[in-house]
Amino acid sequence: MPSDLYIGLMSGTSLDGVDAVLVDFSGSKCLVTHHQSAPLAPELRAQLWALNTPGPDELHRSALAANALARTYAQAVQALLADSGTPAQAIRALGAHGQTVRHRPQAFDGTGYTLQLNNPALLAELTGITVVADFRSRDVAAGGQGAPLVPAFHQQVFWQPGQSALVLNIGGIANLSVLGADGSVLGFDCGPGNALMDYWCQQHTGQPFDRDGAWAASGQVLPELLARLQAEPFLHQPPPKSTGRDLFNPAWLTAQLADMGHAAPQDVQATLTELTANACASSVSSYGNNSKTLAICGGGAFNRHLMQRLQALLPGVAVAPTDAHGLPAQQVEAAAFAWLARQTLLGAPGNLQSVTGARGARVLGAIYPA
Ligand SMILES: Nc1ncnc2c1ncn2[C@@H]1O[C@H](COP(=O)(O)OP(=O)(O)OP(=O)(O)O)[C@@H](O)[C@H]1O
Ligand SMILES: CC(=O)N[C@H]1[C@@H]2OC[C@@H](O2)[C@@H](O)[C@@H]1O[C@H](C)C(=O)O
Repeated sequence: MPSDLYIGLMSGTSLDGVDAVLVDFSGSKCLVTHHQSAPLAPELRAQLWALNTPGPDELHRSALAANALARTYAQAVQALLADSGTPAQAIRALGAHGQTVRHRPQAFDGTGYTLQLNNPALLAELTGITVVADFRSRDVAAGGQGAPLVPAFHQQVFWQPGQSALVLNIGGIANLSVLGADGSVLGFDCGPGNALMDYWCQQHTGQPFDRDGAWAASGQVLPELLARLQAEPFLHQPPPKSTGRDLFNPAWLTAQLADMGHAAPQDVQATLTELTANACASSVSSYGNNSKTLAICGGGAFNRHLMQRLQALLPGVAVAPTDAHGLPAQQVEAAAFAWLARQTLLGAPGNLQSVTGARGARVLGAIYPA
């Protein structure tokens, strides 16, 4: 059977780097054959981080950051092609997510917007490969949240007829997919994933993230702070819902910590980890359909302390990385954007009305031919 190759490119809300995967869809299931992780250059990371909040000369800065991101994507693609010995002409398309710097579906004017910085035209020029980009806008235009988009892919990869399953992505933000035994799919953002923990860790230890959750594990959860954090209305809203750094950002955390008195930094880290674990666990308890398996993907799967807390909060549910279900935790999101690009070229929908709340199924994305 001829190969059916796509590349997925994901740079998520953690702002840690780009995951690039080469995916072959010619078999009955999608097969990730190669994976590259490329860190974001520190200057680009700083630019993107700054662009998450309003500031001067945003249009100019956004355009330059989009160019730099497209170059980073192109380098990851070249590395993937070299590593796999695949010529560019063999790739049907790149699915390039871009970098979310604002996510305000339905805000302000009843339509709202979601903005993923990207330069797909430059990426097509640099690689000679067709690029599919801007996956979220059409769903937002159709009244949806524009996120999460991965639940449809989760169903393709992790669902078996007659069996219910849960897939939890813990990136900067955490999102849950509930795959019903009958083929139904629910999905929504649970709340913060690693974003707040990463920020606090960087501020107090100089490290970009709390490796294995060891620092959090050395602290004590502060019940008063946890209660305050958990009072955030987003956490109690019913789906469909999505969020991002627009809400769970340093200013939000600083406001919650105001007038708390002195708290030891490691205790705050323990509390932020518990916030993430509780947001995920309560989402599973409320909407998880009594499913007994919870597959975890995203970088949070590597946070041992967080995984232990999640398992403790969900007795009776088997919590394990998606690796145990056939796709490594760090590859799932990038593979989803390869799949979404394929859906676009096939003229098939990428969104699920039951997840995003859009008025209907839509073909997502914009195509930049090679
Ligand atoms: N060994 C580890 N220990 C603890 N945390 C880790 C480890 N490895 C990765 N992480 C966490 O995972 C994060 C990266 O996760 P991931 O790549 O899934 O995020 P993302 O793609 O940016 O997120 P999103 O799903 O929000 O788009 C890091 O910022 C860090 O917080
Ligand atoms: C607007 C945006 O970029 N949302 C991301 C973010 O990161 C995790 C969570 O919030 C999820 O809703 C989404 O990403 C995944 C890939 C999604 O669309 O399914």
